[in-house]
Amino acid sequence: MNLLDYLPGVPDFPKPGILFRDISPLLANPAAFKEAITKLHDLAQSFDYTHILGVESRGFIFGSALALHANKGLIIARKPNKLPLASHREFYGLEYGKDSLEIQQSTIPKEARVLLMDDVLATGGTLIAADKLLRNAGFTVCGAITLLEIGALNGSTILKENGISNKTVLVS
Ligand SMILES: O=P(O)(O)OC[C@H]1O[C@H](OP(=O)(O)OP(=O)(O)O)[C@H](O)[C@@H]1O
Ligand SMILES: Nc1ncnc2[nH]cnc12
Repeated sequence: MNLLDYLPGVPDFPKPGILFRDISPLLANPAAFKEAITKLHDLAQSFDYTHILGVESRGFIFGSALALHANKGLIIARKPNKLPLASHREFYGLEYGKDSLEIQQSTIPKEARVLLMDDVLATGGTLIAADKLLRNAGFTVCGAITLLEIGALNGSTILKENGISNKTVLVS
């Protein structure tokens, strides 16, 4: 099965010039979704982690499925003003805009060894912000895994330059 067949590119969404990879067909196909989680689990096994950090919102879908599959805890990084006990916020740019993420330090176990997880790696802005959030709050980050890297944007190299060890299932 070629998982890229289930991640079709939609031109000019959400802005002109962006080829947006839509995860909806993959999620709607149980065999494709299962294969995606199995492959993410294979990548995750090379990291010594206790918790997965899922980034709102698509990172929640894959992060929660992987956490259950791998028997790990799930931590969430949310878009602003969603977490009742938010303690840290980080602003960042991504392929098609700007945003910020928050975590709540008090509800994350102090000894957590966190593996960052997201569906798409484009510029790397989102995962770098997630990494900063956790490190600024005193947590250990093991690395990052993603389902799909947009190769032309060199996100993997940018993550490495920021000290984040990254593995991805697919590159397009
Ligand atoms: O590598 P980057 O350039 O940072 O881009 C990757 C991010 O962009 C998408 O999230 P988006 O902010 O669109 O939110 P969503 O998950 O709610 O759709 C995607 O799910 C990643 O989180
Ligand atoms: N090209 C893209 N497709 C889907 N999600 C994205 N997030 C950032 N860039 C993206």
